[in-house]
Amino acid sequence: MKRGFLNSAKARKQALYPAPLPTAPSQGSASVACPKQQLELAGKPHHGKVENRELPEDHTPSSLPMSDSTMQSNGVYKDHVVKGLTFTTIASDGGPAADNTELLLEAPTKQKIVSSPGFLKPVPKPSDPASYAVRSTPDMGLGCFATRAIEAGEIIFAERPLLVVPRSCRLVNSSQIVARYGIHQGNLIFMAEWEKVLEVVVARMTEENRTAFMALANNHKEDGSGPILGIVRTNAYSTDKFFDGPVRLANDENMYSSILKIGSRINHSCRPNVTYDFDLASFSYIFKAEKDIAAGEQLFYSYCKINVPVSVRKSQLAPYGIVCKCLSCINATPASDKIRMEFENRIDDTVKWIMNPRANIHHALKLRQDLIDEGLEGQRTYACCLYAISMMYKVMGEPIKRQIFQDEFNKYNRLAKLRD
Ligand SMILES: C[S@@+](CC[C@H](N)C(=O)[O-])C[C@H]1O[C@@H](n2cnc3c(N)ncnc32)[C@H](O)[C@@H]1O
Repeated sequence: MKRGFLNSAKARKQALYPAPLPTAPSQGSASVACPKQQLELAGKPHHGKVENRELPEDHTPSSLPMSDSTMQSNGVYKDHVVKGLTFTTIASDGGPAADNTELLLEAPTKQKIVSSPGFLKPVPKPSDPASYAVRSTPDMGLGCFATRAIEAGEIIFAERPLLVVPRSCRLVNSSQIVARYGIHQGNLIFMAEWEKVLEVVVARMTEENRTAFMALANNHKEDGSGPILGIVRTNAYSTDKFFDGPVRLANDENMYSSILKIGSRINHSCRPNVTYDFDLASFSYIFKAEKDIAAGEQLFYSYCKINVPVSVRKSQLAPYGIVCKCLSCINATPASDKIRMEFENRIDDTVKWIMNPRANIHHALKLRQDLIDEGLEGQRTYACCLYAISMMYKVMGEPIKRQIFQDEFNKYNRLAKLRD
């Protein structure tokens, strides 16, 4: 899961609503000048245990009232626009209220979403019977488990998000806040002010969805995040199917965070067996098996990059309070780090190997085994490797072996194509 808040240059310029500011910095305040570096630091929310979480005494929290009178007869609140950002709801006519999504979006982004082709299709249905359940795990809180065997590529479930909010907060005068209060307290103020905004989004939810949202895990209880921001930071998914402006920015600051009722219960592993696509037309996240999953196995998605060494994965997971104990982390070696760092570039090798099968079949079989050992069967390289092996056996006149790898290729190629 990708998460990021408060780190947007644009966010620092753009106000959602004016945070009350002291008129002038007091004598001897922590910082009078505001160098760029300080601003960037100030834009990163705290994580871990933050000892001093007191807001400055002279800071008055903002309030953003929401009137019940804006509710329509179908129980959905009317759009509520504040300084270019729209509090809005996606609800299908006659569809279940549990499928409603509450959003806080830039107005043109909302327009892009609702005018996209086919919008708003029903949420895709997984094959029967249901294949997952949310249950307790011994060491990860709740998790999702397969209740029957699931085939690679199968849709496990699809759902609309409960809530969608900007990945970066949009507050006014953050540089002045930092200038007056310093980075540490400035950050606490940003987090408190953003919480006020999120309160409005959550207040607009149906009671059922709000209950589900507030029951989600919160791993940010000691860093100054409010209860809603904590849940958002713990559970957010992203998508590149919609973002503010014409292009996705390099550090993702114009993207959005989605919180899901079921998807947000999926725990992390560096050996994922689940992947997701976001489908704009149905405005839903579609979760698919990335490999064959046996009944009773836990479903895992990777919150960090999987093509990096264990040390990098560890640092990427630290802000989420996760020390990953998957087999790939526990048994990591320089050799397994190398496999992770190189596997995406080895597709070219698989193509070359087909030209000279007898000399290269052992390379292809070794690559396949390396990917299995690292739990990376869902990756494109795995499908390419299976294709190369089946072609090599064909050229080598070994039809039975060829068929075995062809069948496996068909399964994983279907999956690789699904991910395009
Ligand atoms: C998105 S939630 C996942 C569902 C969560 N376990 C629950 O009870 O709702 C993310 C949180 O689950 C826990 N978690 C996820 N993967 C984990 C892992 N591999 N090891 C330990 N904890 C994990 C962490 O507390 C993390 O912040």
